[in-house]
Amino acid sequence: MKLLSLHVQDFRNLAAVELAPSPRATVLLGENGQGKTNLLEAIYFLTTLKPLRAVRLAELVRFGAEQGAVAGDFEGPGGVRRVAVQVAAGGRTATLDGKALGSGARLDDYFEGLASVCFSPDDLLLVKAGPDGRRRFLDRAAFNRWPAVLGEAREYVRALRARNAALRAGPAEVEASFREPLVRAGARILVRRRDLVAELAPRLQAAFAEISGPAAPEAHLAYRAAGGVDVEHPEAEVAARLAHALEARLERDREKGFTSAGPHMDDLVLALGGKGARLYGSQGQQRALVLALKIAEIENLRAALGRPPLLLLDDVSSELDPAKNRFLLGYLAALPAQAFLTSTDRRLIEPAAGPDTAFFEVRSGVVSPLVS
Ligand SMILES: Nc1ncnc2c1ncn2[C@@H]1O[C@H](COP(=O)(O)OP(=O)(O)OP(=O)(O)O)[C@@H](O)[C@H]1O
Repeated sequence: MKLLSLHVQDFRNLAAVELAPSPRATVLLGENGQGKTNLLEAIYFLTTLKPLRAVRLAELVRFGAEQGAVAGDFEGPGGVRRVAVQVAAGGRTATLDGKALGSGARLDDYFEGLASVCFSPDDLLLVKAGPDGRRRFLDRAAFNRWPAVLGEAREYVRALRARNAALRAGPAEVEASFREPLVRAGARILVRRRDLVAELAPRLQAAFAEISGPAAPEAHLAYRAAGGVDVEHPEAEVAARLAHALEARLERDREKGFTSAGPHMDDLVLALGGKGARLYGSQGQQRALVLALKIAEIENLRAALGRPPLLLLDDVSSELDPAKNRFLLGYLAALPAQAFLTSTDRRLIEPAAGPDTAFFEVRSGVVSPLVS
């Protein structure tokens, strides 16, 4: 699926942008704070219906405007489709070829071929920082792999909120009645994440070895479920084990007023040579692991979808050491993907540029083509 044209209105500081991207690399250059990331965020929002940064939807609307909008024409095997999303304080509405999702257009059709992977400097902390970021990575990657995860995750969050409220206030029967939907939705997510980790682990190992050389320790990826829930079973058994963990923690959870087992408490374990990379990896190794994890996701989607996802790289080159930057840009140059890259410094991106690279300047929310 190729993005042929992008239309952005009143999204962050972008008042009105019309852009015809390259089928390969589109480079957005500009000083700090001009709107480069906002443009990536617009594309990410359009293709995933989720904000890139954890924000309230109202923050996406340009100051002083009532609503923002992003639309794109995508060319795929079935022809050109227009996907569009409008956002206002009250929420977002998405359309496919003018038909609203839910009434006229199906979610699956909207996301058909729309996977996009973003890589930003924040991701470089994925190994080092707390489990929230790793869960977010897993959820976004699982959604890219299986778009139905969007609805499944919502169902889980709803069930979790309801059970937490019941833990705090309700009598025992009320809590029990909320536990069953939580277990069902939770087991679904556990199985999705388990399957995803199984797909990513060998790809991560291979990419890390390529980045770090033959002398480097072996990289491992594993899923760690809170409460010791063993996820290596069929879904019904995983659900039974999650239910058991919740039962065992009921008294404690009631005292604390929240559910202490389930996918919202789990973590992704990254190890090097059998030792936790978070505690024992050097800064360089941790960054190489993150790079390998992103490449693993891209390669996995490429294998599953039959083509690479849309890539959004937000100023990553300035944060990587020269060797890793060379590796990343070499990888990108060889990948038949459509990519958007931002930078304050054209020279950092130049090694990835080919004859069909399009350069744009972003200044105060205005995007203009640059003659190369
Ligand atoms: N809702 C909004 N309405 C208008 N402007 C906004 C809104 N949200 C953020 N901005 C502005 O967008 C600008 C930041 O844009 P962005 O994050 O895209 O910068 P950037 O070009 O990627 O810079 P850097 O190179 O520093 O990452 C800031 O000036 C901020 O005030």
